Amino acid sequence: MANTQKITRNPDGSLNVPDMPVIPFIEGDGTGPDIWKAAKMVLDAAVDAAYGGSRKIAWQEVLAGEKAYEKTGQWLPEETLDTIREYVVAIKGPLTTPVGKGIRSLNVSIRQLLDLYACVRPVRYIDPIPSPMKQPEKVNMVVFRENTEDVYAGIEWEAGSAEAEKLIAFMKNELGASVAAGSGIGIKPMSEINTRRLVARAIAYAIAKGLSSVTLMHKGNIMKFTEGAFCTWGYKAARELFADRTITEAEVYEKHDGKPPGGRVMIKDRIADMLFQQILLRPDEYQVIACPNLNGDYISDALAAQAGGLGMAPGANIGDECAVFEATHGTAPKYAGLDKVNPGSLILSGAMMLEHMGWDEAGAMIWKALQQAIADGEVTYDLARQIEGAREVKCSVFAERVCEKLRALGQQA
Ligand SMILES: NC(=O)C1=CN([C@@H]2O[C@H](COP(=O)(O)OP(=O)(O)OC[C@H]3O[C@@H](n4cnc5c(N)ncnc54)[C@H](OP(=O)(O)O)[C@@H]3O)[C@@H](O)[C@H]2O)C=CC1
Ligand SMILES: O=C(O)CCC(=O)C(=O)O
Ligand SMILES: [Mg+2]
Repeated sequence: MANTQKITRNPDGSLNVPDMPVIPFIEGDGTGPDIWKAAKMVLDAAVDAAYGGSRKIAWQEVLAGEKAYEKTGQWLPEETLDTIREYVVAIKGPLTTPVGKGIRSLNVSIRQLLDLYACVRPVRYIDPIPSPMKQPEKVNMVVFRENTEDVYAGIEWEAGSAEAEKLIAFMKNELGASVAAGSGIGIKPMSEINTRRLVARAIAYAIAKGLSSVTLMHKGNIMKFTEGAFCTWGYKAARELFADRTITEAEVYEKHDGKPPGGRVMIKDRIADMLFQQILLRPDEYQVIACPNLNGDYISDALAAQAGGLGMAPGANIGDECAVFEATHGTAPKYAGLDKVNPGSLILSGAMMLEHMGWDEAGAMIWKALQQAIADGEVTYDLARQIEGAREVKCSVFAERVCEKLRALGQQA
């Protein structure tokens, strides 16, 4: 396409976005091709509706996963990572990770190799999506999940391997720690530097959006020097980096009768298992949740269930150099190639991408058009099985309905 250009970054982290930016995409495995096709159609329609042809995305495919392996013999070619670095913003479908054997997660590798340290997953109820909650409109949270370390570092040894046996002996002989013979061993590294930048991003987001609290989610009573340290380092980051914009929950109750003084973000912490029940019982007490990698993986799917399911759960992986947008869910392999699953999560991840680029009008139109299309009652199987009287349509047909809404919104604008 003529006049296509690269998105570039300014030293302060802001982006220069041309009218025809090149954006790399990874189609994904399993249901990835179906939802990517649908999402691309909707993203193009949204940009067209919002900017009437003066802006357009030039999509550039990059390979990862099964398609990459078939074509290049590599699961994650270096060229893919280089292209994402070069073009600054990218979007991807889900990639398969085998359980208990085989290759390590390519999704996790992409995050680690590009240092996309914040996994940002907003969970917002869209009326009239069905929900198991009595008051789903109270669910409005953003998860900031540390994306580069914790047990996802991938440092582990199989039970019975020479390395595992060596470690078990070392722990017993040198550290006095007893581990059952024949155990598999995994390491859970967590650092102040990575906690600090994640929590800083979560707090900056809460301040920018005028939100009242950031909750540090951890299991620090049991894992004192990893999850417990996450909590300690999180409070420290708030104190050192945002002294005049934050206040701890303890201070709010000691000095301010339970009400944070104007404009301050309250920093609190909750132990992970307890937080899972609180997001069900009193979701409106939580706005931003900052957490280590594994907690974030678990709670993002649980929250998605509260607000329409995995078919409606978008996300972003953000670093200082570049960002890769992707749905919270995986490849849903039993539906691969059936043109069946809900493309909503990837479509909304695309809306987040447009907002990240400063194309807010197009992003906002997508949220609205999606809501309108769902309200019309022609929806994919996951929503159809919950909405009384709804009619099930294919993934591609649902996307076409969203495009129709976008075209109508474009004409009104
Ligand atoms: N970022 C990534 O690329 C991720 C990759 N994965 C990988 O995906 C593979 C499968 O993982 P799995 O644990 O089964 O989880 P998935 O998220 O792929 O799917 C689990 C279930 O969630 C529902 N679901 C998921 N996506 C949608 C959608 N778009 N629309 C409607 N419903 C949806 C379906 O529920 P139902 O059966 O009720 O219809 C599906 O069977 C694994 O290899 C895993 O490692 C997992 C998560 C993230
Ligand atoms: O990489 C994977 O296969 C799974 C990752 C995952 O579940 C997630 O990031 O939410
Ligand atoms: Mg997950």
